[in-house]
Amino acid sequence: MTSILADSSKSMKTDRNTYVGNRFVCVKNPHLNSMDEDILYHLDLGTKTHNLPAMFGDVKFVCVRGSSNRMKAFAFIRKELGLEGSEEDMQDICTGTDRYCMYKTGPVLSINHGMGIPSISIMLHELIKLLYYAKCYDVTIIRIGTSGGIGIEPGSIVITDTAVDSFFKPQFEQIILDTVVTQNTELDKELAEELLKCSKEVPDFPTLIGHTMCTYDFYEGQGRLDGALCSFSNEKKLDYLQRAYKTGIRNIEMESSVFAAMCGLCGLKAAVVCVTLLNRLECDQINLPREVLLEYQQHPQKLISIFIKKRLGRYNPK
Ligand SMILES: O=P(O)(O)O[C@@H]1C[C@H](O)[C@@H](CO)O1
Ligand SMILES: O=c1cc[nH]c(=O)[nH]1
Repeated sequence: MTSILADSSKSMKTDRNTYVGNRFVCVKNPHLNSMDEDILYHLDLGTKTHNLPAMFGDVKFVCVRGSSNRMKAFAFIRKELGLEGSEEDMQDICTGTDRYCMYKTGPVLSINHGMGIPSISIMLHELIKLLYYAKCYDVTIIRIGTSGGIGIEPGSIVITDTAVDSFFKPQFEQIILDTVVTQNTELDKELAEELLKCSKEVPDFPTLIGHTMCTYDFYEGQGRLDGALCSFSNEKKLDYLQRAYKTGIRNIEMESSVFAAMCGLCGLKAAVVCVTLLNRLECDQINLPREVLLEYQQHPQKLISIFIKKRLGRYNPK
């Protein structure tokens, strides 16, 4: 297998710089120009069947979340923004497919991405093309998620500065044909700082900026001892997690690296904001009572709601 190694992050940086000053969402695929029609198969949308600029041209914020139910819960942003209609009125835009659900509330688009890198990657390819065909500009995209914390109090929010892989490297390795291509996984620093500032308005839970480790698996891949398979000791697990902590990693999840890489390459300002459900230095199982779990899942949502309202000039602190 050919390998384009970590140094290619330099060339990726060059790619990213191509978009400095260009406020439009970009795609990096010359083949799209010669296509008469583009069917966004997993979203059940298309360039001939739908007027994408009319449907999505005003989108300024995209919130992506794992599960469709949790994403529906974000519909509360409608009320927060003081827009017309009830939550029940919200129609799933992707009705013809059960892969992803999408809702739009004024300038806010919400879509779910399922679990793991392959699932979010498929969604992002089609979402980014959608934003491009819709001629969207100045778009901010945020992954609102859950994660396992390392050395921090459960319920805390981690705003990711850089996603790292299981070797603690700030990169995402994508296999393209038979080549390993390494992509940069830094997120927008200014956006992360802006979100941290917004967190001062919600002092009931700690919020910090840190590195996020993105893995391909929830169990052995995150150093858990409680999967169907486990090939290492508790000592090895703790040694690994403590080394991760020392490098600045504060949480673990399963989507941030490809999210950072793809959004960075396509001119989207991106952030990853995840609540931590447990402290992995203390346990592996998520045994929170249902109501606490639901409450924790609202932490990043509250923060993002304040951020969007501030950006839109609609924030009135109570
Ligand atoms: O959808 P969320 O943000 O909760 O995603 C994290 C990462 C994995 O997809 C999933 C594992 O439980 O949680
Ligand atoms: O420990 C956790 C919790 C949520 N999501 C993860 O990927 N890991």
